Amino acid sequence: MSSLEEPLGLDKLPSLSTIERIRRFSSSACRPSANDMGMGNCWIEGRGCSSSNSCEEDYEEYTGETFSWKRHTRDLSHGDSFNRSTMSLGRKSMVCGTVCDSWYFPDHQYKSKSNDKGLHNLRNKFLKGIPKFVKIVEVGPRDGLQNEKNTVPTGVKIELIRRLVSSGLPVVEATSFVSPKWVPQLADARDVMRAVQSLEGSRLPVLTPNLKGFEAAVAAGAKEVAVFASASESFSKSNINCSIEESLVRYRAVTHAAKELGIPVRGYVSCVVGCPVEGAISPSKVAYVAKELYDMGCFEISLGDTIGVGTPGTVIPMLEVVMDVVPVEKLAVHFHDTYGQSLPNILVSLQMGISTVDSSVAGLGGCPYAKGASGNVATEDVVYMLDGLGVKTNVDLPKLLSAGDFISKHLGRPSGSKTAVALTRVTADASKI
Ligand SMILES: CC(C)(COP(=O)([O-])OP(=O)([O-])OC[C@H]1O[C@@H](n2cnc3c(N)ncnc32)[C@H](O)[C@@H]1OP(=O)([O-])[O-])[C@@H](O)C(=O)NCCC(=O)NCCSC(=O)C[C@@](C)(O)CC(=O)[O-]
Repeated sequence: MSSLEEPLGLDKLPSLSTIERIRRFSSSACRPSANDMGMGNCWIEGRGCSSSNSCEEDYEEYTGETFSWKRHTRDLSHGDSFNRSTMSLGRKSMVCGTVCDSWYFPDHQYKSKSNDKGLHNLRNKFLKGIPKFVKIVEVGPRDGLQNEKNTVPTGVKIELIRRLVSSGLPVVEATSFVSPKWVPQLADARDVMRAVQSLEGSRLPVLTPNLKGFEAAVAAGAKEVAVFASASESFSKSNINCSIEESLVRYRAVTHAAKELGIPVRGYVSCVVGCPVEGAISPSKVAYVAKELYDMGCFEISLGDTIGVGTPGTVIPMLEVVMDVVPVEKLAVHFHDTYGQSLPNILVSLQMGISTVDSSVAGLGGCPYAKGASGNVATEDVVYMLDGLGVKTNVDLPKLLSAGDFISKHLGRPSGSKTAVALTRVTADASKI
């Protein structure tokens, strides 16, 4: 049994047909909302939140709800396998009653709330401080694709971005205006940006390593950019061919130019836990670079574990030191999943008050200048975990899965998201019925 199946209890349900299993996970979209049930309130969106972004006081309310990822009847237009299988399930569900009721099987719903008072108190204790809303910054089209050996056609990149935007992701990093000699995969940045600039619903930042990149990005229609420094001297040299201090001088020029045009600049710090050349990186180096970027005007600082070596044991002390110099609400975390530590690292980051998480659809990713760096944490897995915690993201998981399916098929390999693999298996089983 895979650990992914465990919380869903699939293996413990020998008498349950697959279609019934699917219904157990059915969505807030298809099951009656609290409004439909005459409660005058709806799940998450309608709850009475306090002004803080902490779940503490609302936790009971969240976890009392059924797990809600699947919106079987939505967005069936793309014709990919994920939506085809959910569509056939949707038809079968009709025989059970009305569209909504057919998905609502009180006996078979997964509930994350335990009635055990002791357990409930423990949950409040350990998940105290988790934000109510997490902003996911999707980096798949940029960080995800930059390392791909074979050139991904511009049209595929554009379609991927379009699908990601339509899944409700608030930020989709579209591409990089870097030297095509250094990152040939993103040599079509101008064409990609021009094609997506008018998409509505998501912010579409792009990476800019210098003024040349910034100017090209703005000319192509970018309305938000990101600069990327490193906490490791060696990585700075290999990634952007300059020292940390030289990079900060360049980024001051970029943030200055951006300010004149009213363009927001995000700042990345890479190698926040370890560097492929230097090994462990001290938190004080990370804090130094993060503060420099913040002071020069970056509205948000994303802390990147570029080679994915961090564990909660190294991430917590790093965050503690950085939080002393940059306000926690201005920080984001960016984990690569080399050692499978991304989700625990994200969880502790949330517990420490961070509410912005970078991730990449289908777990795409890796840095061409960081040997051994694997894919980013998969967005689908992050959304699944946050959904389970009752944390709002506004992301429509089926649409996100469809975007992941689209790009994985194009790349000719299975998705790097465990959630996508598990759910595709469930829907494939069901379609055989
Ligand atoms: C920074 C440079 C440009 C320095 O590259 P360089 O070779 O030192 O720069 P240069 O000024 O000598 O220029 C060399 C050539 O590049 C051109 N050039 C110069 N700038 C640009 C530009 N913006 N756009 C297009 N072309 C550019 C420039 O015009 C010239 O062209 P030539 O005269 O030879 O024909 C190069 O090293 C570079 O592009 N590096 C980017 C590498 C990269 O994208 N790495 C992946 C980023 S991922 C990351 O950093 C981690 C992150 C953010 O994901 C977080 C995490 O995972 O932890």
